[in-house]
Amino acid sequence: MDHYDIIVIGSGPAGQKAAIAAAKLGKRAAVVERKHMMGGVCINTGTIPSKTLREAVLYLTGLNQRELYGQSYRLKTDITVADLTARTMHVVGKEIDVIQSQLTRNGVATLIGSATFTGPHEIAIEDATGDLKHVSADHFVIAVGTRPARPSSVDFDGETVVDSDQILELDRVPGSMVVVGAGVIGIEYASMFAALGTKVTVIEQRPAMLDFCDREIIEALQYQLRERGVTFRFGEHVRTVETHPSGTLTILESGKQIPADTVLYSAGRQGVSDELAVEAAGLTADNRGRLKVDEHFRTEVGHIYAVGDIIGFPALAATSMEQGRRAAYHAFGEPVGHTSTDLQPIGIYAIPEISFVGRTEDQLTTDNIPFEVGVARYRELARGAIMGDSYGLLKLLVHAEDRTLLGVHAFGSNAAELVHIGQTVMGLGGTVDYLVDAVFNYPTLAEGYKVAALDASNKMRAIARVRAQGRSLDLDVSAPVA
Ligand SMILES: Cc1cc2nc3c(=O)[nH]c(=O)nc-3n(C[C@H](O)[C@H](O)[C@H](O)COP(=O)(O)OP(=O)(O)OC[C@H]3O[C@@H](n4cnc5c(N)ncnc54)[C@H](O)[C@@H]3O)c2cc1C
Ligand SMILES: NC(=O)c1ccc[n+]([C@@H]2O[C@H](COP(=O)([O-])OP(=O)(O)OC[C@H]3O[C@@H](n4cnc5c(N)ncnc54)[C@H](O)[C@@H]3O)[C@@H](O)[C@H]2O)c1
Repeated sequence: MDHYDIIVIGSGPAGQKAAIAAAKLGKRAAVVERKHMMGGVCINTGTIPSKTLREAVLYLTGLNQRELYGQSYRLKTDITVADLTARTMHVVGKEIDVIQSQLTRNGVATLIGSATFTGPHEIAIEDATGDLKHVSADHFVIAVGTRPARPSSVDFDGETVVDSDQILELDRVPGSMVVVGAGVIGIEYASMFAALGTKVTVIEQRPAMLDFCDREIIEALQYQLRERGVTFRFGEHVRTVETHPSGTLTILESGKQIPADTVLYSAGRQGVSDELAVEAAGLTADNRGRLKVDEHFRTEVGHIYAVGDIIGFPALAATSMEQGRRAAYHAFGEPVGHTSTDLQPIGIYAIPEISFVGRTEDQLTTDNIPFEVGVARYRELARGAIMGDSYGLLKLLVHAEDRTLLGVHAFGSNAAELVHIGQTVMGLGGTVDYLVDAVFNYPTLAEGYKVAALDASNKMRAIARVRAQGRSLDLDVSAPVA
């Protein structure tokens, strides 16, 4: 039986980085992955295809150019699925190549098949022909990710009622679509299909969507999506979805029935620990298939680590990669620097996109932390006008006393890139004054940082003036009359 220093199960962002980090430490590392899934959900069905599809939609519909060239501007009319998937397949293929080559040149063995634990130090790998191979290791990293949640009350047929894995295989752009769940996946796909001209209805059981984001920005996003014909039904629970020869019916608990050509069911994901027989290694998963870990990503069985989506929140590609690296370093006693989970950025690739780092106005208010808001609107930035983005905004939340940055919230073009400037300032403990005094390239969206910082500091100065004037009046009143 082959023996490794470390075996990583799953080749998504978490698994890749764990395996490469171990190899860089001179360890004998292997990654187990199923045929046709190299790169994980991230490359094959999740992040990369969805973000590439979004680029294709923006390019072909010409949506981002319409402020400049008029509302009827389109690069192509009658956009087909083939137009969209050509770009997706190209990018996915390239990314798989990059991962395979990185693993090979770092000497990481790839073991193709499905792994199941047969003991705490041993797994069996079943390949596509049913052959079994047993391998053992000193350490394991479980990075098996998630699959879409599929309730039995929904009749998934892969054609008209689909989950987020299957949506990439639609054979046409539907005329109408119901999106169940206004989570990140639901809103990203609702944005793309609405941009393609599909009549989208979003159904969400909670009273609002994406409630971890800035409220003003979510209102702005909802406005933009409504402008593109999206209907929102909040506080509505989907009971069942039926398929009929002429289309689908989504039945709500409230009794409403919503017809549509296609239903995208994007109401959460489920960890795939069940397929791994984790009990054989002495582990137990929760009711959503997730594994519990400590701050070093160790499970309750000391030599087995778990990273990425299988451990739950925040379940992002970027955090998964970092968890993988940290787990491998910890396994081999390599020191790792401190990272603050408070400074992990969130990027939501809706159309328009949203990104933020740090806290929201609501959180600061709940915690009684006094803050000032500085806003830069893209329509007042020369770069915003050049790009044809008049709706974007950058918002800084600044501590009213020590003037540090507490949160950065961006909406509009390049929001997910722009947020990293604020993240860096926050990470280095910088204040709003750094941004006031800094000189930014012009014309850029980054200049928005200076504009927003000036806005916040002007408001803070106005408050200081009121206080100062109050004091001088007090002095005048108490002064002895000559
Ligand atoms: C539609 C969609 C869009 C997304 N967009 C973004 C985004 O824009 N930004 C972002 O940061 N995140 C995004 N995410 C989330 C991101 O894709 C995940 O956080 C990330 O892929 C998790 O990485 P992972 O390493 O945990 O595992 P995954 O990428 O889920 O990969 C796990 C791998 O493990 C393999 N595996 C499972 N069980 C076994 C087994 N028993 N044996 C062998 N192999 C096994 C699977 O085949 C799979 O390849 C998106 C997700 C979805 C679904
Ligand atoms: N840009 C990004 O970073 C990005 C993009 C896509 C996905 N992801 C990750 O993928 C994961 C899964 O995303 P998701 O959107 O599927 O899950 P989610 O759990 O975030 O959202 C699911 C939504 O569906 C709603 N819902 C559940 N059952 C319902 C029902 N019967 N009727 C109506 N509404 C219902 C829930 O209230 C919830 O708001 C997330 O962890 C997310 O972080 C990240």
